[in-house]
Amino acid sequence: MNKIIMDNSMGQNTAVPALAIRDLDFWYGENHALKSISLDFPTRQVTGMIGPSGCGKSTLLRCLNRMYDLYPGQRATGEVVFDGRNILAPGLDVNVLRSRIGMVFQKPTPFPMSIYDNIAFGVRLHERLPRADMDQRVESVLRRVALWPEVKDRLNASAAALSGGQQQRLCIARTIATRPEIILLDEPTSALDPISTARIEELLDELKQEFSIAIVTHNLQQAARCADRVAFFYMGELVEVDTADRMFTAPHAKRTQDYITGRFG
Ligand SMILES: Nc1ncnc2c1ncn2[C@@H]1O[C@H](COP(=O)(O)OP(=O)(O)OP(=O)(O)O)[C@@H](O)[C@H]1O
Repeated sequence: MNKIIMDNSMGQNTAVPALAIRDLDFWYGENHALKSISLDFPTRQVTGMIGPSGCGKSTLLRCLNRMYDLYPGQRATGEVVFDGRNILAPGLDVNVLRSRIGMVFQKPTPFPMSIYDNIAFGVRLHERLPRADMDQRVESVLRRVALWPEVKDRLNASAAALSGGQQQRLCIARTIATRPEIILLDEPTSALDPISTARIEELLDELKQEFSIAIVTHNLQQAARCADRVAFFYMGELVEVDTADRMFTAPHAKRTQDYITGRFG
């Protein structure tokens, strides 16, 4: 359990965070997409990120596991401190980083392989497990995402044959199989029906016992239901961050108020 050292009126929870962003700026070529962002992601809490389209939410997530590295012309300055290191600094092994900070995308993206191999593939990149231990890992993460009863008799079948909601739970299982500390989710339910969405939300509630979670969502009710803290972004800036309760009942900034009451967005 983390010790809360202090808490300020803007809701910046200052328990030792799982990840701390300091003065982060990001550019797509000339486009200055993130402007001086400082934000903590508390350990074993869900941090929701909201804001109108184009405000920089997905860009922020892409910074947190160095996804932008793959694209020339994209660059970040500032610090993202994880486990005592600035992960934006050169020389970091991004493959190890991505196993410790996992990402789940908007559209379920299972690999074109079996259900079993979808999970085993990432584990094999980082660990050499005997078959029995791998079987055990696959089963435990599938149980964790409540998919085991639905797939236990067809682990060798293609993951493409699963429903969208099942595929997304498989993607979450794949992410937690490498035992990350942090899970990033970019609108993970926007392609799902309400029942699948509810199951993912329940799952997040369960997973936060073990993992620190950051979720981008356009669904304000989802942010209110799932997040402990919510950060509101507007045109590349972090406008405010607060507990979900305060954010949706008494936001500080007029722009936040306008957004959550549907005056723009
Ligand atoms: N590959 C790219 N090249 C150039 N500009 C980009 C690229 N991706 C995003 N941008 C720009 O960066 C800004 C932030 O985009 P981003 O996708 O992070 O916003 P968002 O808040 O996640 O939006 P949405 O809610 O619509 O997904 C926008 O101005 C967008 O046009």
